[in-house]
This record gives sequence, structure tokens and C-alpha cells, in this order.
Amino acid sequence: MSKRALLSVSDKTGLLELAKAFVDHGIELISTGGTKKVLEEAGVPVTSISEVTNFPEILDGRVKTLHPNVHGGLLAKRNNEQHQAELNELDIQPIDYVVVNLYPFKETIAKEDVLFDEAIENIDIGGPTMLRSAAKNHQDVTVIVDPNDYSKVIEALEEGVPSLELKRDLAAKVFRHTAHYDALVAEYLTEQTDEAYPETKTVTYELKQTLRYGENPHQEAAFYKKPFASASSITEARQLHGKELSYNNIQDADAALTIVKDFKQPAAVAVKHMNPCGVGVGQNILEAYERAYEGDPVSIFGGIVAVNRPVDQTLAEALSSIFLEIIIAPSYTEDALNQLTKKKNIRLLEMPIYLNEPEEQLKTVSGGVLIQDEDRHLLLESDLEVVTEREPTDEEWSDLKFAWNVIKHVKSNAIVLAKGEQSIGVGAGQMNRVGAAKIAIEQASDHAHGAIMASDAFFPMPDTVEVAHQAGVRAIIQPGGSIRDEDSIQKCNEYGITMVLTGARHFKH
Ligand SMILES: NC(=O)c1ncn([C@@H]2O[C@H](COP(=O)(O)O)[C@@H](O)[C@H]2O)c1NC=O
Repeated sequence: MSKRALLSVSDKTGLLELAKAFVDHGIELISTGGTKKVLEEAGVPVTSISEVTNFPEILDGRVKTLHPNVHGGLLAKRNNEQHQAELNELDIQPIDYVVVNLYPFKETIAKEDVLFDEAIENIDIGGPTMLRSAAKNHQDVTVIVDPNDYSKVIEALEEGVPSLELKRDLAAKVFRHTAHYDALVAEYLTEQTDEAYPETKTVTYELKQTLRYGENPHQEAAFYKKPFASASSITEARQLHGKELSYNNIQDADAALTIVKDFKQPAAVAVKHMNPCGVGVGQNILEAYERAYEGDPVSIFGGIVAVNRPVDQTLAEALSSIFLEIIIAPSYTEDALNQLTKKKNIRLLEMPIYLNEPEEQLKTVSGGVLIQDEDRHLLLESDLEVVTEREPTDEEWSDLKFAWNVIKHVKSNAIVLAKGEQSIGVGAGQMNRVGAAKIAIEQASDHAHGAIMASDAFFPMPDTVEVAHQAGVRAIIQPGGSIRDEDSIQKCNEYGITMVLTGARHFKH
């Protein structure tokens, strides 16, 4: 008895070539409506699925292949006598090859203003069912879900029959594919409910690229993207120049991007090891960059700079005067590109930079994952409470708000010193707050005098106020909420320092 292949595809790419290869090797073809039409029009002999099922395609194609004559032919074990006897008794023929790709659910829901009914109609039922039956029985059935794999099967046919290894690889791909497909359906439907954290969480990502190594050369790594990443995501950055991004580059670039998005005015951010080392805003992007640079001219070396305005020739000149790993910008003028591409080792990324919808953050811990909303707490004027005798000056107010925007992105315990809408000292990731303050003060050096200080969380004791005073800090912004707030406030009054409370904390671990 000749072998049979069932073809039912939405994406008809490469279909004819594969179908012809089947026919050339004496394999009979069975097909569903649209697929059959394409084959017939090309003169390829094909049997209708309805002849196999003895049943018409019904319900607008909702039921065409969901039939025991199909699934019996797919799932019967060829080396199982009882299975073979049942097939004979019921007059079911085995199916040896399955070529199926699914209704374009992802493409459908990606369309703007897609109607719910249209999305529902694009949930493929018969296709995944056939794929799963065939993949379960891959010992006996070759199943192909990806047109990119047609050539492998054609090659195998030229050489004889597909090997068990190839059939197993293809079956594994099928289950990855249907799981991804179902995850998209599940996510779409769950979004219509108010179920924030359902009983099971299925996340699905698509491979963007494998990486040379992870955080260290002995760690393997890859970069996956979300199916619907916003254009202002690091996964969507267009690399215009330079070597391939490394694992650490991607993390740092993402940190720089996330910070710069938080500013409406022209802003520049320099990042090292996921922390901002220099942040500046200004009347124009060159001024913003100069402020970010001057914020810490040492740490910026070998860093990553993100700007939220186009890079022109003058900014390009400033940027190319030091060694930077990566620049991220919404665009580059031609002159700027000519200037920057002279540097072989710099990577240039281009992407729209805007505050996109907040994303769910996933962080792995041993044996599990923590999920939370992104920290997008918006500081309202009405949240700000001056708790000291001295009020901030206008200039101090703008620096306090600026520093509060920066502190959110610094690893805890975090202290930022700022002056003139420029960070001048960043104490990041310390195990105690005074330690973070001392680092920020040391880095700010003489500039600390007259600066403002931001703290990501409350002061448990007045010791940070003490070191702030010694450095000449004029105003402090912090969440408040410690049972010993009064001690810190009293110290501020004693030293003539202004203290503003925000009522919100910005821990970042
Ligand atoms: N309903 C069924 O029994 C069924 N069987 C196969 N399909 C899908 O129909 C599509 C192919 O249809 P056509 O050959 O008519 O263009 C494929 O994407 C295939 O996955 C089905 N459609 C949806 O569930």
C-alpha cells in the first residue's frame, strides 16, 4: 500500500515543491479545501479530505479534519497488531506524513482594532489536533509544521525515508509550536478577564538570537523576545553599527533605555553595570549629554549612553571623544553617523524612545519566578510634603524632582546627589544607606556643597542626614515612613536642611 501525506496549510509557502517531492516518491496526497485548490491548480494529484472522512467540511471549515478516519490513521501504531486489526476492520488507512501550519492567530490579534470574533475564528482547532496526533506518533509519522523544514524532509525522501532522529526533532518542534500558539490564545483570552495571576502562568518567547556567552564567558546564553514587544523595547533596537551585542550589553542598554524614557526634556543617561553613573537634562541634547558626562567623567568610560533626542554632528563629536560601548538614540543625522562609525568598537542602536505601556517583570529565583508590575509610580505635586522649617528654593525643587526620577533606577540602597539637573554622585547597591550616601558624596567631591540628596527609601536613623550636612547638602528628598522620621527631620531643622517626603518608595534590588 502506498504511503499517504495529509497537507493542510494556511501559509502556502513552499507547498508545491514539497507536494511534488511527495508525488515523485509515490506518496499519495490528501488535502483540505484551500490547500487542495492550490495543489489542483498546479496540476498536482490530490484527494479531498472529505473522501477520507466520508463527511463534508462543515461549519465554515470549523470541522474538516476532526474525524477518526484522520486521527485513527495518524495515531495507530504500525507495530501493534491490535491497532492494525482495528484499522482494517474500520477501513481506516494510515497517514504517514502530516504537513500543517495554523490559522494566523498571532497576526490576527496583532492587527489594530481586531474584533473579538475575528480573533476567535482564527483559533485553529483541527490543525493543532492533527499536529499533536502525528507528533505523538512520530515513531511512525513525519510531521512538519514549519515551511523552513520542508527541504530537510525532501532531502530525507531523496535518501530513503526520514530517520527517527529527524521525526523526533520535528515532533518536538510541533509541541513547542502548539504550546506557543496556545499560550498566545490563553494570554489573549486571559487579558479579557480580570484574572491577574491565574492558577498557572504560561509565558512564551521567541528566539531573537543566541549569544556568544552569558554574564561570564563560561555561561551559555540566548536572547528571547516577547511576541508583542513595543517598538520602544531593547528587543526592537536596530543596530546600525558595531559588533554583536553581548548579554551584558543588552542588560545595560535596557537599563539606559528605561531611565532615559522617564524624562520628557532632552535627557542623556550613562550606565555602568545596570546603574546610572551620569544623568543630565538640558535645554538641548548636547547640554544634557555634557551634564551626564560631567556627572561622573570617570565611570562613563566604557559605558552605555542613551539619549532621547536625535544625535547630530556636535553631539556625535562629544560622544566620540571618549570610549563608549553603546549609544542608543531615536535617530542619527548622516553627519553624526559618519562621525561615530569611524569608531570600530562602538555599537550604535536606533529605536523610538517613548514611555510604553508598563510591562510585567519576571525575576527568577531558585525553583520559581516572581512577577510584579513595573515601577511606574508617578510623583504628584500633591504627594510632596515639606516637613522642615526651611522650604526648597525653585532651583532645589527642580533638582529634587530630577533626582527622584533618577533614584528610581538605582539599585538599593541608593543615594543620588544632584545639582543643576545633573547627577553628581550616585551611591548604588549598598547594604546600608549611610554607605551609599558616603559613596555618592565622595564622588560628588566639592560639588556636594549646595547639592540636593535623594534616597530610594526612608532613613531608619538620622545618620544619613548627619553625613549629608557634613558634605554641605541643602535639601533631601526621601519617602518618609520610618518610626524615627522625627529624628531625621529634627536634625535637618538643626542644620537648616530642607526635607521633602514623597510617601512612595523606590526599592530596586
Ligand atoms: N477544522 C478542522 O478540522 C481543521 N483542519 C485543519 N484546519 C486548518 O485549516 C487550514 C487549512 O485550510 P485550507 O486548506 O482550507 O486553506 C490549516 O491552517 C489547518 O490547520 C482546520 N481548521 C480549524 O480548526
